Order: sequence, then C-alpha cells, then structure tokens
Amino acid sequence: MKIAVVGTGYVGLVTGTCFAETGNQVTCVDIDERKVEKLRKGKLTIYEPGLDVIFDRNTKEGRLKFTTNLAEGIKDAQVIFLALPTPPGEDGSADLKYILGVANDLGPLLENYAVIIDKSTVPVGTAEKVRERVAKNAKVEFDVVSNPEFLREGVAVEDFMKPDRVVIGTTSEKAKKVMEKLYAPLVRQGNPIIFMDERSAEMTKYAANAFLAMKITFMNEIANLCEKAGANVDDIRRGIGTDSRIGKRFLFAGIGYGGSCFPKDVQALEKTANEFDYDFKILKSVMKVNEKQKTKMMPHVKAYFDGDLKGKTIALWGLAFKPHTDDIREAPALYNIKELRKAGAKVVVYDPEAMENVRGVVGKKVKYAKSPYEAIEGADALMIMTEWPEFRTPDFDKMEAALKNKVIFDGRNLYELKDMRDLGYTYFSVGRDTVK
Ligand SMILES: NC(=O)c1ccc[n+]([C@@H]2O[C@H](COP(=O)([O-])OP(=O)(O)OC[C@H]3O[C@@H](n4cnc5c(N)ncnc54)[C@H](O)[C@@H]3O)[C@@H](O)[C@H]2O)c1
Ligand SMILES: O=c1ccn([C@@H]2O[C@H](COP(=O)(O)OP(=O)(O)O[C@H]3O[C@H](CO)[C@@H](O)[C@H](O)[C@H]3O)[C@@H](O)[C@H]2O)c(=O)[nH]1
Repeated sequence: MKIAVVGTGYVGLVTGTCFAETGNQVTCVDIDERKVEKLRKGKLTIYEPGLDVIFDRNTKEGRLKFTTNLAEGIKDAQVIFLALPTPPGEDGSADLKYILGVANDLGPLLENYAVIIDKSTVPVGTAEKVRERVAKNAKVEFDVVSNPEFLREGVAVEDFMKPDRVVIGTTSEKAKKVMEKLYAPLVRQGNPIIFMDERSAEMTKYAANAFLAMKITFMNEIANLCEKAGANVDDIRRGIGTDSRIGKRFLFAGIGYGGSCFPKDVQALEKTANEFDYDFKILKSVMKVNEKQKTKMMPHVKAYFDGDLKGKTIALWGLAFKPHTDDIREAPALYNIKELRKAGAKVVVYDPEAMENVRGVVGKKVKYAKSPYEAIEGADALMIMTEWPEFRTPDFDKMEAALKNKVIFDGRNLYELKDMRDLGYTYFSVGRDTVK
C-alpha cells in the first residue's frame, strides 16, 4: 500500500517505519526542515529502542522516504496518517490548529480516493471537523477515520508491531476494508481490531490514558498513606496486583506520571467534560494529586539539611520522564531541578539519554555529569528521578566514596529497605518506611 504520514515525531516516525517494515511504501512529511534533512541522511531524530534497525533497513531498501512537501508526500497515497501535535491550548483543551491546518491543505491536493487517518490524540468530534475542512476543497471522494495510537515511548516499536488491540473508528465500509488490510500483519497473533464509530474511538484513547493515570495516582495516594500508617506500598502492590481484576501493571508508586501524553490528555478530557457540562470530579483529583506528587521528596530534602539548601550540591540520577527514552516533556526531574535551585542548591545531573534535551531547556543552570558516579562526586545528597536499569545495581563502594553524606532520596523505589539499612544509608523512598 502507498502510505503518507504527516508529522514525523515520536508517533509519526514509528508509524511510518513500522508500516514500511510490513512492506508498504511510506513517505513521511514534516514541516521541520532540519528533521527531514537528518532523516534523509539516515540519522534518527529520536531515541527509541529497536527503531534504528528497521529504520536503516527500510530507508536503504527505499520503502521509507521523507519530505517537507505535503503535495509530494501524499501523491498517490491510499492512506494518509495525521500524526501531528495536539498540545494543550491556553485553557488546557487540545489545540487542533495543526490537525485542522493540514486538513485545510489536504482537500485540493487529493487526486484519488484516500483514507485520512487521525492518529493523533484528538477530542471527540475531531473526525467530523477534519472531514468538513477537507471537504471544502476536495474534488475526489475520501474518508476520515479515527485510529488512536496506544504505543508507549521506550517500547514504541514493540507496542506498534504487537498491539494489544487496534481501535478503528469509522462508519464507512470502504475505509474499514482499507484499514483491515493495512493492519492485518500486526494482528496476526489474534489481537483484535475493534471497530466502532469515530466519536467512540476518539473517546477510547482519552479513557485509556485517563484510566491509567488514575491507576498510578491511586497507588501514589496509597503510598502517601502507607508512609503515615507504617505500611509498605510494594507489598500492597503485590497484594492487589495478583487479583486479575486489578492487574499487575501500572501500579508502581513514584514521583508522579509525566510525559507528553498523560498530563495533557487527562487535562484535555476534563475540558471535554466541561464542554458537555459534566463535572468529571475524579480527573480533577488525579491532576491535583499528581501535581503535588512530582516534588514530594522536596520537604524531606529540606528537612534533612535543616531547612537550608544554600550552597548544598544535590545530584540527580535520571532526567527523562521514564526510562528508555530521551523525552523530558513533563518530566518530574525538571520540576525538582526548579525547586532545588529556588531553594539555593547547586544541581548536578546525569541521564543516559536525555542530557541534550535538558540542556536545551535548562542550559547552564545545572552541571552535566558524564556518568552517575561523576554526578555524585562531592555531592551532599543523591535524588533518583528515573528508574534507568543502570541505577538499579550501582557500585555502592564507589557511591560511598563519592557522596559527602550517605543519603538518597529515591522517587522510584529502586532499592530494598534492608539493603539500605545494611549499607548504612539514610534512605527516603515512596510509600515505605524511611531508613535512618
Ligand atoms: N508520543 C507518544 O508516545 C504518543 C503516543 C500516542 C499518541 N500520541 C499522540 O500523537 C500525536 C503526535 O505526538 P508526538 O509525540 O509524535 O508529537 P511530536 O511533537 O513528537 O511530533 C509531531 C511532529 O509534527 C510536525 N508538524 C507540526 N506541524 C506540521 C505540519 N503542518 N505538517 C507536517 N508536520 C508538522 C512537527 O514538526 C513534529 O515533528 C499527539 O496527538 C499525541 O498526543 C503520542
Ligand atoms: O506503574 C507506573 C507506570 C507508569 N508510571 C509513570 O507514568 C508515566 C507514563 O508512562 P508510560 O505510560 O509508560 O509512558 P507513555 O509513553 O507516556 O505512554 C502513555 O501515553 C501514550 C500516549 O498517549 C499512550 O499511547 C500509552 O498507551 C500510555 O501508556 C511515566 O511518567 C511513568 O513514570 C508510574 O508512575 N507508575
């Protein structure tokens, strides 16, 4: 099939590369000339495990191309994915300017029947809006389908190639057939394609993200209560996760959810509820709790240094919003850097992948270390913000020699309390006793 993907960010690049891998002819379109130039030279623009291998194969074999020219990109395409940003607008609702802008441009460029697919996360009713915009100038027949994406960053290729399910919102039989053919190679293991109308598909995406954000937030509140009540959240997680109605996944307490999706999508769904005059109380609580959770270690840090962080050096391990990605959008680490600096502390940071992105936002306000051990050399304390595997079993002898004080503020519960006790650390974690 000939496919165009408009918007070549995390979702667009993964979508385009994976569909090239299943044998399609894919052209990715982006307005960012530097990005397209780099991709054309065979260089990836994001860090995503496993993407490099299939990207190389498909660019070399000529199935994956890049352009800044929309007309050239969509020429003869049977399906056109819109994988464009839907950032929060001023009031927190999803800003549709990118999607509707491209929809306006598409109409006059269509030469044959095409299925236009909303891959971006878009509020209920967007497919209708896209249809209206394209129809204004279109001379040929077309369909607009909602096909939300559920991939997670860090495991995006695997999620895309082996999806739990594919959700497709369409009321057109013709579009349905095209979509079935397109996705057939990805659902061979028997995972379902779930067809529904466009509005339900759009709502499904927000419901999934909001539910997962709520699940995490619930555990974060249980963790906060555990700290007061002397219980251990890791035991609670195991105790409830084994109940198949609850499930083991997304029960890890920590310093809040971040990333480019949960924060904006929970907010956008709450705005949608507002528009329909519905007071979505749970979502409001989820946002409020998460906001506070991100910097929940700060009071402990301040108290440890008797309220005075001036001149203290705090090392941060982990900057990305989660491991296996260089994405720092809404990363808890950024909020902690801000709070630490506000309190007068010097901050030294280390992350295996996200340093360049942080440099772009924070610049010289923090020091960048080349290794986790360089970051803690002479530091007064260590804070852990992201659970990268390399932080899980560090060389504790090296750590002891480097740190001024044996104190760790762990926002991701990487270590066993017993081990920390045996090693003689003061150890703060989430939803568990403090080791002193
Ligand atoms: N990142 C994820 O893990 C993820 C997962 C599922 C769904 N989503 C949703 O997918 C959508 C895209 O997210 P993303 O993370 O890929 O965003 P992104 O910011 O990484 O990528 C968007 C790309 O679109 C390009 N662009 C902007 N305007 C354009 C135009 N007029 N023409 C062509 N290209 C244009 C940008 O230059 C950028 O490269 C969002 O709605 C998001 O909520 C994201
Ligand atoms: O038990 C858990 C699981 C996750 N998180 C946090 O939740 C956030 C989101 O994590 P994750 O869902 O793994 O990453 P994303 O790449 O943001 O993926 C989410 O957002 C995407 C964009 O919409 C969706 O496609 C995915 O299905 C959805 O999981 C991160 O800050 C994690 O640290 C926790 O705190 N505890």
